[in-house]
Amino acid sequence: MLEANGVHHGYDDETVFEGVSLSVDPGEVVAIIGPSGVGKSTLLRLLAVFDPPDQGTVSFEGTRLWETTEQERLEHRRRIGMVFQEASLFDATVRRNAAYGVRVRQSWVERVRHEVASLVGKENGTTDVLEALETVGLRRKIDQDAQSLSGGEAQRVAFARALAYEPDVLLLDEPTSDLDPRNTAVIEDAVRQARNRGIGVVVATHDMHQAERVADRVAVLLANDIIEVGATRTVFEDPRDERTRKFIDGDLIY
Ligand SMILES: Nc1ncnc2c1ncn2[C@@H]1O[C@H](COP(=O)(O)OP(=O)(O)OP(=O)(O)O)[C@@H](O)[C@H]1O
Repeated sequence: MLEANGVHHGYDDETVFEGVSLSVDPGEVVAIIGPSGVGKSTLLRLLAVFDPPDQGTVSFEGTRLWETTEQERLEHRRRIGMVFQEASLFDATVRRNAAYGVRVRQSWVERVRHEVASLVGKENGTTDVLEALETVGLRRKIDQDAQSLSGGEAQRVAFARALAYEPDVLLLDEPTSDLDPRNTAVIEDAVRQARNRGIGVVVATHDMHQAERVADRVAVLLANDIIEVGATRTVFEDPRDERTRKFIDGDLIY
């Protein structure tokens, strides 16, 4: 569904990766693992259509996104949700924060209708928003000010926002890097639920155990390239590339 093909990318004179290819299909979770600074976030930004690759293509259902009109690119971009490493919530209730993505996706007519309904108290949030908050276990906090949430809760609201948006593809950049085991488990469970609803998920993580727990396929990004991509079990138990084994065993100095 979403695919990077032979992409090169760098900043100024520094090459981050060359000739990298990665795809995600509906209802699968793909993990990108690799050491810090190797380019996991950069690859996600290319898949999110934030930045064009220096070379190569990024396609959504076969359409090469940087060869279309800006309008067409925006339409495709709207079907992709992204959760960044740090939750960026604004000063409003949990409900309004979680609903933000839905508003972005709606037409202005739908937006006005929902705004009016919520102002006259006839609506506590769309079903999507309620469901998304339920999925991350925060429905009971719907009226709490987002600024008063704990870090873990804030990250869960950011995740709910991405879910409520009903994306076809969800891109997650280190979604649990600062979270305790309980919050991590909630997010990982929400990832599985997203997959079960047919969403294609790409998660960048330096936590190999997380990749092992949630991913159907794993891509190993090392030294400017994806050196190996395959079924999670195969990559962890019988990797093709010796560097993958060393990386997984913690023996690769990078
Ligand atoms: N906007 C930018 N300008 C210049 N260099 C950048 C920029 N963004 C990233 N880089 C560099 O590109 C390289 C890859 O960074 P990136 O954030 O993609 O890695 P990462 O694998 O996601 O790292 P981490 O796991 O620490 O988040 C790094 O050397 C980084 O310093």
